[in-house]
Amino acid sequence: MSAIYLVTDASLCDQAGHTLEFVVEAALQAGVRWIQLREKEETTRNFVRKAQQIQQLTQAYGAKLIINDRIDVALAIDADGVHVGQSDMPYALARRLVGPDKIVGLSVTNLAEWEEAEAWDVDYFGAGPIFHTDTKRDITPPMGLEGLRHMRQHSQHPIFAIGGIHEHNLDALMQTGIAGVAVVSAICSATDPATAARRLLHLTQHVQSS
Ligand SMILES: Cc1ncc(COP(=O)(O)OP(=O)(O)O)c(N)n1
Ligand SMILES: Cc1ncsc1CCOP(=O)(O)O
Ligand SMILES: [Mg+2]
Repeated sequence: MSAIYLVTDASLCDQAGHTLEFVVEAALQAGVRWIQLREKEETTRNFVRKAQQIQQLTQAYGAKLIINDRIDVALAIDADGVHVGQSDMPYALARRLVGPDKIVGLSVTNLAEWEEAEAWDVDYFGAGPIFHTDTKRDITPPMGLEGLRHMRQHSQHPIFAIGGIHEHNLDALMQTGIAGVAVVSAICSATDPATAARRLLHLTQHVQSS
């Protein structure tokens, strides 16, 4: 499974002159196999419609479609899973709602949150922000590489790092042995999202973990 996880931001795509569908398909063509649809401003009706359109693409490429925050939308379209954070539906309730066969990802922003959740049956942790990012507004202080390394060494679960991740810092992150990295602006804001995704994927390969 690809180590790059695209988390979408429709307004960043728009600012770069792309539609959301174009960016998602470009990432899929490049080999990305994890897509999270993250819509903070859409009406429920539009979110569902968009999710169904994106699902046609993810299914065509054999990729996972994860819905951000909205368990109702994920259930309505039978998505592959949901991603919840510390201010969203509590993890145990999200799991109960979607059932054992769906993917549930949980954000952890510091080691205390990770310690609390480590014994839970999460499918993966989204750990971050690792570095500074302008993409998300309501953000906690960066966890940094050391926090990520500690988590990786003591966690039984796959970890996707997120926050401020671009070509120049990807190698150091992958060397910690994490499952992969989740990116927003590195692909959504790229002039050529397919090339950006291909370069990121290339950098995740042949990394020696420490
Ligand atoms: C893979 C991944 N990791 C972390 C997040 C952040 O989730 P959350 O803290 O709930 O913030 P929002 O994305 O909902 O603003 C994520 N979405 N994906
Ligand atoms: C959704 C989210 N959660 C923690 S940081 C972040 C935004 C990451 O965006 P970028 O990859 O552009 O830094
Ligand atoms: Mg959330």
